[in-house]
Amino acid sequence: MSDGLFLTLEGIDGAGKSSHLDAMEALFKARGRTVVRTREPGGTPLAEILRGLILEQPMDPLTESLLVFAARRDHVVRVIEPALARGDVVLCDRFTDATFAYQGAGRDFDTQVLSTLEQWVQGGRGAAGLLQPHVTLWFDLAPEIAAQRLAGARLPDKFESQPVEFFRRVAAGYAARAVADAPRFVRIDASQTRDQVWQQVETALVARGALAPESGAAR
Ligand SMILES: Nc1ncnc2c1ncn2[C@@H]1O[C@H](COP(=O)(O)OP(=O)(O)OP(=O)(O)O)[C@@H](O)[C@H]1O
Ligand SMILES: Cc1cn([C@H]2C[C@H](O)[C@@H](COP(=O)(O)O)O2)c(=O)[nH]c1=O
Repeated sequence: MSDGLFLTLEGIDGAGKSSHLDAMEALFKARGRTVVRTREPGGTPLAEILRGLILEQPMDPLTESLLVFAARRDHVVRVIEPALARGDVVLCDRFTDATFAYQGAGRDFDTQVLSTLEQWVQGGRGAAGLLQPHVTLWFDLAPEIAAQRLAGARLPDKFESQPVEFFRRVAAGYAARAVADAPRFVRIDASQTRDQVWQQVETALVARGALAPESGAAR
């Protein structure tokens, strides 16, 4: 088996995840790692087309969940699994925790159905079990502050246009996922300054063994 490292960033819209991707990529590259930087929904030509539909078109929660997992399947098979097999670092802006937070908690969609879809899309690996990130950095920020940060920053998409109550549910969904899989999650206090948030990110990566040369993170 390879020493690939699968690292995801999660949090409500505007929590500040993407602001640290360049520095994270540079950190790994400085240690000689090959970095595959990607995102969900998206990451392949097909998944990017589905992203456009998911972020712009109104649809019911089951349709939304099916499209999100269809995009994920293409992404997993074409990008994530091959990269991990090569031993690369996969730096992914959102993954399945977002589905449980947004579709499950935010839209109040059936999490049993989401778990089944998760098994279909991330399973089928025999003894290796479900494909899951080694480490998930959860940028935790009050929805009111996130909304302030996003105000005027860009044209809001379908999710960013949701009321603050929606993001309260999404944030609670992330908190529940973090409790359910505590060894994988690292909570980042995203209310701090950019520099302080970066310090937390770097400290978390060191603590999880993610920066050790050519090694997957300890779980
Ligand atoms: N620690 C911080 N303090 C204040 N503003 C910040 C901080 N981090 C990021 N920002 C600003 O907040 C906004 C949202 O940041 P960013 O795009 O990184 O969030 P995000 O979590 O990636 O959002 P989304 O998931 O919606 O794409 C940007 O305008 C960014 O410049
Ligand atoms: C993976 C995933 C994402 N979403 C939502 C969350 C965000 O509002 C958008 C993605 O936009 P970003 O600027 O790239 O963060 O999609 C979702 O609802 N369900 C998911 O599984």
